[in-house]
Amino acid sequence: MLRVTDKLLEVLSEGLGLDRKVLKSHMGDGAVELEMKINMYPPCPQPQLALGVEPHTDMSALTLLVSNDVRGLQLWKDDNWVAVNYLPNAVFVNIGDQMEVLSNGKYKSVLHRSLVNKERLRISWAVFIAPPHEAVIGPLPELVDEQNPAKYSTKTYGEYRHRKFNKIPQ
Ligand SMILES: O=C(O)CCC(=O)C(=O)O
Ligand SMILES: [Fe+2]
Repeated sequence: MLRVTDKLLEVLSEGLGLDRKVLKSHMGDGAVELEMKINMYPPCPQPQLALGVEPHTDMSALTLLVSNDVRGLQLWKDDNWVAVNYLPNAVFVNIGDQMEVLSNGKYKSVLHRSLVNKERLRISWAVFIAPPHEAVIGPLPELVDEQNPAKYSTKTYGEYRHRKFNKIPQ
């Protein structure tokens, strides 16, 4: 997971036109945190009346997601919920809130939700890749100038989490 994370951060830095090491260095360098959450969605007799996970964006910078072969994840794209296909042996990569902030909005934190299934149990394993709580996260200085003002405030990741959990505006 750490090797994949390093590679993704390098590619995403290059995508911003920056040196490969920039995103990692702003995420605490070697201190980047990986947090795993296992979601279990038992079969539901009336799946149209329930959601597995409410629509949300992840607080992390990136989320790596693996699931069993039951579909359920949906992304909000072009004003519609779009189902994510199950792909064997694939890891899904979601952009999270910290990446949107660091990139000053060039990468968008994806709104997503999960549905439940009438017949089958669904399990997903999410690994949230996040800066340490004390890391100060804001738009990368390399991306901000007079023509491109900062679109997000700068604060520690711990402060961001506190605000998001308590529904305080960022
Ligand atoms: O189960 C899924 O596919 C998504 C779960 C999720 O969005 C989350 O745990 O943050
Ligand atoms: Fe999520």
